[in-house]
Amino acid sequence: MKLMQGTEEEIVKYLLDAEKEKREVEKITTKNPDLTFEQAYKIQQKLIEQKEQEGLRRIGVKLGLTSKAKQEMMGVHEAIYGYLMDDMLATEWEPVPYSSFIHPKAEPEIAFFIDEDIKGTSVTEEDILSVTKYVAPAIEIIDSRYLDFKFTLVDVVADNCSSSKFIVGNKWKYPESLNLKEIGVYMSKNSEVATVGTSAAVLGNPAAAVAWAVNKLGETGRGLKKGDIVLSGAITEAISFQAEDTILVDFAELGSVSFSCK
Ligand SMILES: O=C(O)C/C=C/C(=O)C(=O)O
Repeated sequence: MKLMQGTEEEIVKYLLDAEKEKREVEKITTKNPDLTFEQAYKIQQKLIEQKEQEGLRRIGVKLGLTSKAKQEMMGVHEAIYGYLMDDMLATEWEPVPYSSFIHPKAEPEIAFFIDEDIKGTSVTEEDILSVTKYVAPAIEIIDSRYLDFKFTLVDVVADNCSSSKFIVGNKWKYPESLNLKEIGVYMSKNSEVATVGTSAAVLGNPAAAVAWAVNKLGETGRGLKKGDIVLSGAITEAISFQAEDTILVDFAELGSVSFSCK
């Protein structure tokens, strides 16, 4: 399909400028209604390469739309993936400036720490568990560059799946010490419970979601590398927050993680 709005490079610049300038933009399918999934991943790839040229480093992968609830909401049957860059990692002890966002939302996720390269197209959740050193509680902050957080699946893929920041808790556990399918979680804002869920919401088991991502990456000869962090996808719906808010996510057995916004 020929792009109506410009070249892939122009779309990358359009999305990166919106991210840098913290402003919402019209979704790219408005001018490119026939944009395909393959083209959207190609644009995402170029966007990540551009970030690398600007000095950032890939540190892992994130999954999106892994929960049935979120897939149904979007009318899709497939998850999506994007990349985590080193400037996305925020810490629990340093408030995150609200000025670094457009209209952020927080999601509770389980992070996987990968200890061996893994690649292929028939990778199973058992394979994932065998290369995972630790799992940890995490919060992903998503911040779509699109107006009102509204987009189609191809728009969000091109926009690196709304990736913005993430925070990992300091309690890391061996995956074999937990039943990853049944970890209850709640997320609170300013000490009031906002969402509750269980890890089974993520494709039945967050390890299955990571396997899905590896198989998808495998279709184009890519995979995960030793040292990668993988965010396995939101367990509950995302919640909006503002400056001065504190978000806390508490997982049964896995512990908690929080951040404050200033
Ligand atoms: O909802 C979005 O903006 C797309 C990203 C989704 C996720 O990160 C997720 O579902 O975990």
